[in-house]
Amino acid sequence: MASLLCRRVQESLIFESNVNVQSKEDNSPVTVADWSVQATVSWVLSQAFGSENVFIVAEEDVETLSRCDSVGLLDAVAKTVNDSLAEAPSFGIRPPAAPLNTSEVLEAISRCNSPGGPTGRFWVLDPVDGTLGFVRGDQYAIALALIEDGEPVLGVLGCPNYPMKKEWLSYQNGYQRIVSRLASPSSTSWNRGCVIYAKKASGVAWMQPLLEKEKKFVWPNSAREIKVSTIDNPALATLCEPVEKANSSHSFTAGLAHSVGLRNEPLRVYSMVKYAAIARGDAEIFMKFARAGYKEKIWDHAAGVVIIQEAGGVVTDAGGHPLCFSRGMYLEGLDRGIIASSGATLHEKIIRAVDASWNSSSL
Ligand SMILES: Nc1ncnc2c1ncn2[C@@H]1O[C@H](COP(=O)(O)OS(=O)(=O)O)[C@@H](OP(=O)(O)O)[C@H]1O
Ligand SMILES: [Mg+2]
Ligand SMILES: [Mg+2]
Ligand SMILES: [Mg+2]
Repeated sequence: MASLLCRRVQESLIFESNVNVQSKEDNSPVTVADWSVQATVSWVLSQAFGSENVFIVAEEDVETLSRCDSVGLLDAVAKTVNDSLAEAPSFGIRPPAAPLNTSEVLEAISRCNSPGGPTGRFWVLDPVDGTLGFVRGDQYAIALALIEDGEPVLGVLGCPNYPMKKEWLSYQNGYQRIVSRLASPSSTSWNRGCVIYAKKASGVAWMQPLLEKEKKFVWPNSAREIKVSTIDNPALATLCEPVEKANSSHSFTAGLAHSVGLRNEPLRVYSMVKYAAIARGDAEIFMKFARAGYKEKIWDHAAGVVIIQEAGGVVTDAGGHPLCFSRGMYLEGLDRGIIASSGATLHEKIIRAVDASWNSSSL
């Protein structure tokens, strides 16, 4: 539901330019889609489990939305949420008895105020991860994870623009070109978009295409198992990393890649689609080395970690330690950066290379 919601908002943003993009305090973008997905997921989880049993750590808050100059924005969010909830029966979910009013929408968003922590069960939601990619008509993801006693036990990534063929991930002109290709007669078999999910310790990760059949959504349908790549020779491996230099040092990873013997061009993709790409075998290594002082948030990683691990891959910090989801909204204690790989051989090579080049880096 969230994937289809985002797809509609992105289409109206790109083709009708009628979606308001706001800037948060850190200058990062936020849109109707971010708040609408957060409200919808929060509402559906509360209905399913009872609001007293649901604790959610999520990215967005209601400050900007509740400002008196945001009335139009809040109305747009409420409409987007209600349009999405109206589709709930197609997914086997009971819709609300009446459309949610704006205060119910605000309440659903602000209910996502769990501090997280080491005990009990909470959900972690990034309603739109890669909002920059989203507003640029490119890749983004909806990321939901369930954490139990500090460990991610379930991960779901909605990837509405993730093409079923790897080659499409590195397309140059973004969404416009994808859509024109979609409209061509030869493209009917080309599914755009999927939902990828895994349960901890199940040993499998799944990919479900996002399908619309005669306007009726088919769910569940043909989920298939995904596995990481079997490539363990660095010369054949592909590195996946953030698009924005501001989010991860491209020069540091380029030096590392060279020292390990990687030869392919890096695959730069917005959002946790990078985790999906490793889990699906479209790339072998993912690295993110943020600038010193930036603290990674748990919602940017939790869902992707379970999915990669169950697909057969490895995710650690640069010290080789598991990421820590039990100390609140940040990945506290993270050693330098995040490394995910399709297997232990590549992983160890990368970790050794980080150690060798770290002191001479300017990070
Ligand atoms: N300075 C800085 N350094 C590192 N990371 C940052 C920084 N600022 C923001 N963020 C977070 O990065 C999320 C997007 O990360 P990506 O890996 O998708 O980056 S990129 O868009 O491909 O460049 C992005 O997630 P969303 O806000 O959900 O889009 C942010 O949580
Ligand atoms: Mg994010
Ligand atoms: Mg986000
Ligand atoms: Mg954001």
